[in-house]
Amino acid sequence: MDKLLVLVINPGSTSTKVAIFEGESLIIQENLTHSAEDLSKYDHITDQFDFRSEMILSWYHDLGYSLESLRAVIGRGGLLKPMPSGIYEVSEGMMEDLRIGVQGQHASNLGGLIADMISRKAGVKAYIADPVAVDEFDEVARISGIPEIKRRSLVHALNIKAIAHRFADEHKKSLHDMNLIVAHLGGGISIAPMVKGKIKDVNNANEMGPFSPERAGSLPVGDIVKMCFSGQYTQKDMKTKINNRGGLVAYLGTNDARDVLKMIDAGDVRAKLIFDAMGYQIAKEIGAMATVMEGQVDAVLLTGGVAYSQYLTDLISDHVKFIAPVTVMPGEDEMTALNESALRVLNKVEAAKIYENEVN
Ligand SMILES: Nc1ncnc2c1ncn2[C@@H]1O[C@H](COP(=O)(O)OP(=O)(O)O)[C@@H](O)[C@H]1O
Ligand SMILES: CCCC(=O)OP(=O)(O)O
Repeated sequence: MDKLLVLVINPGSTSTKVAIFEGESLIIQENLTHSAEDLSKYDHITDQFDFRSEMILSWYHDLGYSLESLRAVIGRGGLLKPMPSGIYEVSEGMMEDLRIGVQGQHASNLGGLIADMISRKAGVKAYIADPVAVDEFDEVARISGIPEIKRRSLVHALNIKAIAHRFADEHKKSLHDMNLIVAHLGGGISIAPMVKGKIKDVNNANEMGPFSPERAGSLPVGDIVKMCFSGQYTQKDMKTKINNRGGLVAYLGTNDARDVLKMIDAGDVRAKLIFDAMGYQIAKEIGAMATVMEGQVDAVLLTGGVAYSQYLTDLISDHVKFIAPVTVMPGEDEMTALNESALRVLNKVEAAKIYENEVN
């Protein structure tokens, strides 16, 4: 059987996006959604391995495809050790770090693990590209204010790089000649100053910056210390409050920005205040990142699912357009970006990096 297809796997907090490509053409893409109830059965992300793998394999087989048709499998990379941007072969050392979650637990840790399992069945190689652990920080960006704690580069690198490349191509410019601020507005929010193609700083969607549909963002630390030692909450409770049940969902009971927009349309004043506050915090973070490039910003790009809301993008734009022109590029290019990465390796345009050679 001809090996023609690339299978792309992108596990997120509430769904696993899957796609099959033949060359550059998308054959089919699907969002396999997981209810909060289904996922609540699992203590750790890696415990979801069988559940998500079985869903992907049944989806693939139900479409009538055979694993023998695959040329490669590529997954979204996870919270690995800080590493350079690029395409990586899934290796034993990488899988060990994904299982441990060396920089934390996140659904994307399953991308490389599931890609590896399916690739072995298909007798081909597995890859990841531009994982959330991509680290291009200047040293000055790592200092936190407490020597025991470092600021870390955890970022929606895959979509941010893909969107920035698309913007540069559309303007017939090289990304290496541009200074951009890219704001990925999804379930988590990353606001990244991209200086000549490199992500020099970022808020870290899981711990700092604006609050988002399901993350708390930066918090007054004194109050957090009090809550941690109040005896009312376990460590797991606090992590859940900050990472999965913070932001819009904490105030309004939904992490779906579309529901919040409906509440606002229905005249809900509190929903408007909270949504406006999210926009205000996003704009403030964009302003802060403009200082990284001393105000020499060519464009501000707004991307991710929440950027479909013109109400929000107008609000942000009104606050930041004095910095640079704002372009809205809603949604994400992650599945296409992953497929293009696999093709670059398969077509020998680029060699896949080896994780163990690139990290400390
Ligand atoms: N048309 C829309 N208008 C406003 N928000 C939207 C729209 N479509 C999706 N969203 C919101 O985008 C968020 C998810 O964004 P996405 O980029 O898919 O997330 P992630 O970065 O977590 O993969 C959700 O809060 C969802 O409600
Ligand atoms: C640290 C960035 C990864 C992230 O937050 O991804 P999701 O928005 O897909 O959960």
